[in-house]
Amino acid sequence: MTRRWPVVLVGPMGAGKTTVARLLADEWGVPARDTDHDVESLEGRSVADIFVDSGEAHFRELERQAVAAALADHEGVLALGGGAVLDESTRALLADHHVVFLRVGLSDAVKRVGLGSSRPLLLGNVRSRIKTLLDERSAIYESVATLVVDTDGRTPGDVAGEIGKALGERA
Ligand SMILES: Nc1ncnc2c1ncn2[C@@H]1O[C@H](COP(=O)(O)OP(=O)(O)OP(=O)(O)O)[C@@H](O)[C@H]1O
Ligand SMILES: O=C(O)C1=C[C@@H](O)[C@@H](O)[C@H](O)C1
Ligand SMILES: [Mg+2]
Repeated sequence: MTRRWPVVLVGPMGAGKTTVARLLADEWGVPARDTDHDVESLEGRSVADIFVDSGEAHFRELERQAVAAALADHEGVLALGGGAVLDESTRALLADHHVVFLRVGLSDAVKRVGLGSSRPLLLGNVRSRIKTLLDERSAIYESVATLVVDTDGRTPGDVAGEIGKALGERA
């Protein structure tokens, strides 16, 4: 049976998971949580620093644990890191939840993430890195989603509003 909480947001970098999670949580009067932030506070260092100092595989293990903990006890809206769905055990846990895939196309994603270096997987040519990640992952996001919401050309408020309408009575 689908659990009421947490309602989970997935999607690539720049989809707006962190931003929309906060808006939706405010709308519903519940807390928002973000697994990237959970990993950072547990470790006392940024995601970028974990990638550089300990490697992606170590980050993925920390992320897997953070996601499992949040899925077990967060009564609110949960934004996952963009790559969290790559883990098979995470995908299995998601089967019990409302999972919203925030879909974004290449050009809006590039505009939103900008050229900052806080996203380690985008170092180098941001556009080409995002294209590769979208090509590799779109089918995975779709496979775990119970609702898909297009975000291109829309404000975070519009996106949160659509999710609120779709899930308001079910969440
Ligand atoms: N629908 C939108 N329209 C325009 N800008 C947006 C939209 N959603 C988010 N943004 C902006 O895009 C940037 C990235 O958004 P956000 O950090 O929420 O993405 P994310 O999906 O959490 O990415 P990551 O996987 O890297 O954590 C932020 O500056 C945010 O304000
Ligand atoms: O898409 C990804 O693999 C990532 C997305 C971010 O949320 C962070 O979890 C990290 O930068 C990796
Ligand atoms: Mg985020």
